[in-house]
Amino acid sequence: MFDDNTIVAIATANGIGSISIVRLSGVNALEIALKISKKSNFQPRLATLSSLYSKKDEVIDEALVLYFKAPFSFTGEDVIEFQCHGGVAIANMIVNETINHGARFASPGEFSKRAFLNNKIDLSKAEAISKIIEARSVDAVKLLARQLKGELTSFVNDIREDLLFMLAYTEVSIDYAEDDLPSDIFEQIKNKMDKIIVKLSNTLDASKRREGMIEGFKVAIIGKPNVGKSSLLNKLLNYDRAIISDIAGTTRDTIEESVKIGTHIIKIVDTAGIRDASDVIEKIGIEKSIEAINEADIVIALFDNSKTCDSEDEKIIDLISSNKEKEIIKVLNKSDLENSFDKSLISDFIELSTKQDINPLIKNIETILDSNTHSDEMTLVSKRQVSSVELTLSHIEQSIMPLDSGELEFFAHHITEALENISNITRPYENDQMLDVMFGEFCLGK
Ligand SMILES: Nc1nc2c(c(=O)[nH]1)N(C=O)[C@@H](CNc1ccc(C(=O)N[C@@H](CCC(=O)O)C(=O)O)cc1)CN2
Ligand SMILES: Nc1nc2c(ncn2[C@@H]2O[C@H](COP(=O)(O)OP(=O)(O)OP(=O)(O)O)[C@@H](O)[C@H]2O)c(=O)[nH]1
Ligand SMILES: [Mg+2]
Repeated sequence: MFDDNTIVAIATANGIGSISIVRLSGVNALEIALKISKKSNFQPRLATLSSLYSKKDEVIDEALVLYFKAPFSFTGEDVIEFQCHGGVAIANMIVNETINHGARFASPGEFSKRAFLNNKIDLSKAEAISKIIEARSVDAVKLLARQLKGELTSFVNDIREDLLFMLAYTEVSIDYAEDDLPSDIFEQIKNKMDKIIVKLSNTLDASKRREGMIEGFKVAIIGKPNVGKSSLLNKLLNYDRAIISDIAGTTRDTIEESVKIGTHIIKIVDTAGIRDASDVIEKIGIEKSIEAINEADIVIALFDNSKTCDSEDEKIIDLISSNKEKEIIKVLNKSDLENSFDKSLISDFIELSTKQDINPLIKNIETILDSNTHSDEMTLVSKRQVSSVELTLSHIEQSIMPLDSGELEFFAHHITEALENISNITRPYENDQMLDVMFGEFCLGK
């Protein structure tokens, strides 16, 4: 499973910058660096300015060389960093030189994978590293930095400890007579169990609410044709992105754009107006609108305040009132014109005009996003983590009945499963395949 080749990659972004870093990790890292630099030694953790040479003895660059001696490095192996002049040419020449001396290209995530296998980081930290690079908002970085520092690791360890306590109970109660056990052991277990269930459920809830934090929350604008959805999109973006016209059915496909609201980066989706259309293309557009609602964290339902509410508006009202999971913001647009919409049909709406000020709506969106993000609750940051917690919770719930009825083998079975599932977040028991999938998603050089 584990190969001990020395691996190499450019760790910095591909492009023009003042410095690039080439990272080398493995048993031959030092030897290769010494050959390229013609030095006799590097002192660990000291930056050494050094010329680097090609096999033909041509100077490649004047670079800083850093040596991290195993096991005190990011990967736990000998690591060399060449901090060279920027751009892609020099860094690639250095990479080629290390390959000439026996290194091989690292695959995406391979440095982090080695760090994991050498017990330098657990999976939750590896995931935080991979996501923090892609994070697009301050809030997302803050959340991931907490995970990088080990918050999720401790969360998992606490739960593991409780589950191990429960397993130990089943072991001793098989070996010892009931009288020898503490009289309140059953209550203790019940108590721990209740607490874990609350803890895991809260974490799942909080994580669902914050799902959009890393990739950006999605806000979908829906409504019947011609109510001003594209006008609202343009106004939120502050430029004319979508075509606007007084012809119903102008927008036929969904349009997605990013914009910053407060400290949040969100994706706004403008949709085709929802109505009973006969046109094939328009029908597809409408299906996509419904899909956009399903994928959104927040739905802005738009109505035309200058018209009376018709059956098409009622369809939208039905659609949103049957959806209890999403945050829905109801907006009566075109309020600059004479108001004709029957307001008793909807509650908690915002009246505005895309021709005027839409700040009340922006504030409303910001408040929802703030409440979804600002809190100290433990948050999971990947589908992998969420499904591990869901499975853990399910097994703990399934262990209650056998515990009550004294079927301790069944109880122990479910607790063991719960233990395995919660451990998947940090350090899985059997892991080969999962590790390949997970680290394969990393960017190169990590
Ligand atoms: N130049 C450079 N900057 C970088 C990194 C890097 O690898 N190189 N990092 C890469 O992600 C991040 C920093 N993370 C790191 C984590 C651990 C170790 C490390 O050498 N750990 C050793 C020694 C610890 C110590 O001396 O305190 C260890 O854990 O044993 C290095 C970087 C961000 N900045
Ligand atoms: N008076 C007034 N007109 C508006 C307002 N918002 C949009 N309009 C007009 O309403 C018409 C339709 O606007 P769009 O933004 O294209 O509407 P839409 O909901 O995207 O329409 P479809 O893409 O066809 O579903 C255009 O003529 C806009 O100028 C508003 O607040 N007040
Ligand atoms: Mg439109």
